[in-house]
Amino acid sequence: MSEIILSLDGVSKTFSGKPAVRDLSFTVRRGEITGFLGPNGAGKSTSLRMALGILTPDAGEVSLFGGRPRANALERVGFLPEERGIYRKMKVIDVIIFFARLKGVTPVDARRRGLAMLEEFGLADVADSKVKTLSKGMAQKIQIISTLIHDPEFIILDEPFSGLDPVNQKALEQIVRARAEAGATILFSTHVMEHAERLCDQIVLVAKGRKVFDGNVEAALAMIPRRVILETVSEQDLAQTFAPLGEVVQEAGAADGARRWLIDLGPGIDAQDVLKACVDGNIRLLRFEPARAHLHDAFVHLVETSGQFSNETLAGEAV
Ligand SMILES: Nc1ncnc2c1ncn2[C@@H]1O[C@H](COP(=O)(O)OP(=O)(O)OP(=O)(O)O)[C@@H](O)[C@H]1O
Repeated sequence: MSEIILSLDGVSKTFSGKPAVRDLSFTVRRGEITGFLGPNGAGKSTSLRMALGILTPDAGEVSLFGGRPRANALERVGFLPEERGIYRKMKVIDVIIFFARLKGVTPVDARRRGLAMLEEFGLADVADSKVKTLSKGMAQKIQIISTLIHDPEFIILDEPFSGLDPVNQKALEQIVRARAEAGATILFSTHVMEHAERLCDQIVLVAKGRKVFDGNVEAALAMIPRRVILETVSEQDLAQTFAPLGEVVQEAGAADGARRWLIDLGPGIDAQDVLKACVDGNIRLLRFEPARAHLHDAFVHLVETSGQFSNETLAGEAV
């Protein structure tokens, strides 16, 4: 097992009597990419601030590199806060050099690395522009460069994808992956599941300040019922036939003279059992499709079954 870089153990934080984080425990291991997921207001930013010692927990323990999060530990971290803000009147390259100098990089190295990273991010031509002339997405990329400029061994990014267009989101995914391959440990928060599904070794899901899942993407997907989509060449009601296999829903949209069924498979049932039931029952099929589960579905399922949200809340919040 690789070294634990960060651990939160029973951490809680309340603001004006309102709990933001409740009894939260999780660990981040060296070299892994961990996604910290949850709907708006779930307590992600508060937890990340406590991980870095910016906020002090009301209860519980935080350990960063094996000790309390002190200033010397923070030199080894690159943190992108959720509140974006860089000095608007400065030149882009000077902002980057400024942040690099704060983390102990020499002026010569800071300039060299800054120019190289601007190139990598497709921003070489704005090196001498004032920050205030940049678009929001470009400014965010400058902030990401400033976070990574000292080549930190632990990178913590709070909602790094928000505010970026799809092309730049993809570019950032590649940058995150490349940093991880180069040996960095990465923890990022998001409420967009696709990024987590593509990137993460581990995910920690929180809702209303509490952890509702901790494990890898495969384990999260295994928590949701697998689904088979069927279209049958029959107007016959087959709900009873399929009932022993799981939860059956009939859906509109099938061609005339056909019916479409969604079967959320019960425990121990797999798609082959559904196919066998169709063959045994002499049911003619137009379509048979075991549906691929996505982390989004697991997220909705896990948060719903944690009993802390209504469907309406989630529909507006997830992805
Ligand atoms: N400094 C603060 N003072 C008072 N309440 C706060 C403070 N910071 C956070 N909160 C509250 O704590 C709860 C959790 O907020 P937090 O920003 O940690 O959630 P989040 O998961 O990062 O949400 P989002 O995805 O919307 O950024 C919210 O109800 C928020 O209003």
